[in-house]
Amino acid sequence: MSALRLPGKLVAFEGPGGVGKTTITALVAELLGADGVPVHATVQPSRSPLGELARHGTDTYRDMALACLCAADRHHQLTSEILPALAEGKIVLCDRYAASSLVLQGLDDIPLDVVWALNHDVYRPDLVCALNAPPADVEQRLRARGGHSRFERTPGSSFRETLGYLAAMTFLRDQGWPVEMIECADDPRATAGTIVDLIHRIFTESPACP
Ligand SMILES: Nc1ncnc2c1ncn2[C@@H]1O[C@H](COP(=O)(O)OP(=O)(O)OP(=O)(O)O)[C@@H](O)[C@H]1O
Ligand SMILES: Cc1cn([C@H]2C[C@H](O)[C@@H](COP(=O)(O)O)O2)c(=O)[nH]c1=O
Repeated sequence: MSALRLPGKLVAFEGPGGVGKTTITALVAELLGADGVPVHATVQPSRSPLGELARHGTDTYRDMALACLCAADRHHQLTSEILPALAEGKIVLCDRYAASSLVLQGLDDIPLDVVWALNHDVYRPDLVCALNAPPADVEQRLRARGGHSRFERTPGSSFRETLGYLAAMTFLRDQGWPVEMIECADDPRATAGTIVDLIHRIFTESPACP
């Protein structure tokens, strides 16, 4: 699957829990939509039964079981939802993608090469937006909002995840994935605007990926 490039563009939003992935994905979708760009916004784990099992099951499923569940959901969602949208020429905005597995399953002590192998040949995004913010700020927001998962409910998760994403981004760059570090502003609209400018610039300058 990895050699195949489709007319649409896949943009992944990654970063520690609470950094603002969901907020910013929604704002970018809104802004691109207002520019008349055909957008499909989605999330991982997916909204399928398999995805919901992973999303709400982090207390029950751990280690290799959770790693396999998340990878299976990603492969299925690519086939059933993401690749068809890319084939139609849409910009697909994905709240979490493979880096989330490298980091979160890494926190369950699954070696990076094992997680990468489970994600074998997943579609390479056209852009990975690695959202970053001071971990102390993210931790504070997370505690105010409440953790969504076993990972986020563990004190100090923002610090561990921040380091994990920095390492994952280095790894993904080495695999040829296009990663942009995005320092999140206090106002998520400002960050979304920066990303929309980036998307217009990158995709207008190189409309087709080899
Ligand atoms: N730039 C920002 N500055 C301040 N607060 C923000 C910012 N972005 C998002 N928030 C707030 O922080 C909280 C977490 O945001 P959000 O749910 O978008 O993060 P997330 O990265 O998707 O989290 P998770 O990984 O848990 O799904 C929300 O209450 C949101 O309103
Ligand atoms: C994509 C992905 C997700 N998870 C887990 C972690 C959380 O429980 C949910 C995501 O929920 P959130 O609202 O986005 O925080 O799924 C995982 O363990 N591995 C993954 O690759």
